[in-house]
Formats: sequence, C-alpha cells, structure tokens
Amino acid sequence: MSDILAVDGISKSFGALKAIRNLSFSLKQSEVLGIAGPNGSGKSTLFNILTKIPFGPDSGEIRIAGDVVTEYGPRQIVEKGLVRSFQTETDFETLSVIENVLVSLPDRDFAKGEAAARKRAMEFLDSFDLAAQKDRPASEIGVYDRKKLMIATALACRPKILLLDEPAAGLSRPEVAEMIQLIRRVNEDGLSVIVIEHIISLLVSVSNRLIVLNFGELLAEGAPDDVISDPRVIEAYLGPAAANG
Ligand SMILES: Nc1ncnc2c1ncn2[C@@H]1O[C@H](COP(=O)(O)OP(=O)(O)OP(=O)(O)O)[C@@H](O)[C@H]1O
Repeated sequence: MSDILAVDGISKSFGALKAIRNLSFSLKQSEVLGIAGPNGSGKSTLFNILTKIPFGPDSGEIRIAGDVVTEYGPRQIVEKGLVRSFQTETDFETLSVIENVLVSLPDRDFAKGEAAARKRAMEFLDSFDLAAQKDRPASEIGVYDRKKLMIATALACRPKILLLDEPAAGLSRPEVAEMIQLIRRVNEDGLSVIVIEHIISLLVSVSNRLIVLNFGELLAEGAPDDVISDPRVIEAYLGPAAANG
C-alpha cells in the first residue's frame, strides 16, 4: 500500500521548548494510525503542524500523496484532502446543526443550488443519526452528538485523510464503544485516519498501527498490542517502577 501521508524529520519549538523533535512517520492509504502519549508530549501540536493551523513545522518535510505540502497554507491542505476534528467542540455554536454541515460543504455541492446542498448535508446528518436535530443550535445538542457533528462536518469536506483529536474525551463508556464503531465505519470506505486518544482501549480497537510520542519524540511504533506492552511506553505513562514491575 502506498503512503497517503509522509512526515519526514519535522521539528517545532515554542521559544526554548522543543514540542516536536525530528519526528518521522507515515500513513498508508486506508490505514488507521493511532497516536498515544502522555500529556504535553506534542500530539495536538502535531495535528496543528499538519493542518497549518496556526503554524507549520520549523523544519522537516510533509508530503500528501507524494506531493510536498510543507509550504502550503491551511486552505490548500484541506483541498489536498487533509481535514481534522478538534479535542474540544469547535462547531459553530450559534448555527444550527445543518448549518454547521452546510458551511463545510465544498463549493461544488452548491453548483446545483441551495436545495441540492441541503439534501447533501442531510445525507451526512442521516449517517450520523443527527437528522432529527437538524434545526437545533449546535450548542444545545448532547456532548456525543456534538462529537458526531464535528466528524460529520469534517467528512463534509470530503477528506482523504481524517485527523481525529481525542474523539472519545468526555464520553460515557457505551458512547466510547459507539465511537469505536463509528471510526471503523468511516474507515470502511477507504478513508485514511489518524486518531489521537488517551483512551488506550479505543486506540487498540481501531488502529492498524500505533505510535507513541514522548517529549515530542517518537518513543515507539508498531502493532498496538506490542506497543502498549513495550516497557518504554509503560515507563513514559506510569514511571520506571511500573515498567520494571
Ligand atoms: N502555541 C503554543 N505556545 C507555546 N507552547 C505550546 C503551544 N502549543 C503547545 N505548546 C506546548 O507544547 C507542548 C506539547 O503540547 P501539546 O498540546 O501538543 O501536547 P499533547 O500531547 O497534545 O497534550 P494533551 O494530551 O494534554 O492534549 C506542551 O508543553 C505545551 O505546553
């Protein structure tokens, strides 16, 4: 399988803090790549760098489907097919649920008029069981529904690569189980996915491969079961005593 995304030796500093250090990894077409790592290890910074919101890397190279996109701006990155969801709800609170999807649809969906675009938006809402709430302000729907709305709006951009930043944060246990099914479903049609998550059971359930960051560096990479039992990973999360015990 070919690489849809290749990250080659990227670094990012904030003053003296090296948030990402010489990081390289790749994402294959149709793959789900999980990213774990303790708080502050650089996971969200990595997504910021990839989407260029609000900054790119200080050094290193990023390629999407073989094309170098390191100097691209945020809009060009979306046009290239890389779209993210955020850790906290970042839908437009005052807009209705359907309006949130409408503002994410590409211009081509409006070529046949507003009615056709609304029909398209409803298809996205239907597939996430949000159709019944289409006219409610986004701020008034439940936490899990807002997470689903964020993913629906990301998919409305028709990505080739979907970045999910802690999609299960704040969800109940049954909702986490549903989110696992939902991630599997969006990947079924061949969409490549990178998911950051602290809930390791979710990462193990959905990921083909797992990487762990620590202090901005790649600490471990491989099959999820192997990575979570790696003593270096256990030490990074729980300290040296846990790794030795
Ligand atoms: N815009 C910024 N300015 C200064 N420092 C930043 C900025 N963004 C992130 N950092 C710092 O970079 C480091 C990595 O942060 P980041 O948010 O990427 O970690 P994370 O792995 O996503 O953490 P968490 O799991 O808590 O979300 C942290 O020390 C953080 O304080």
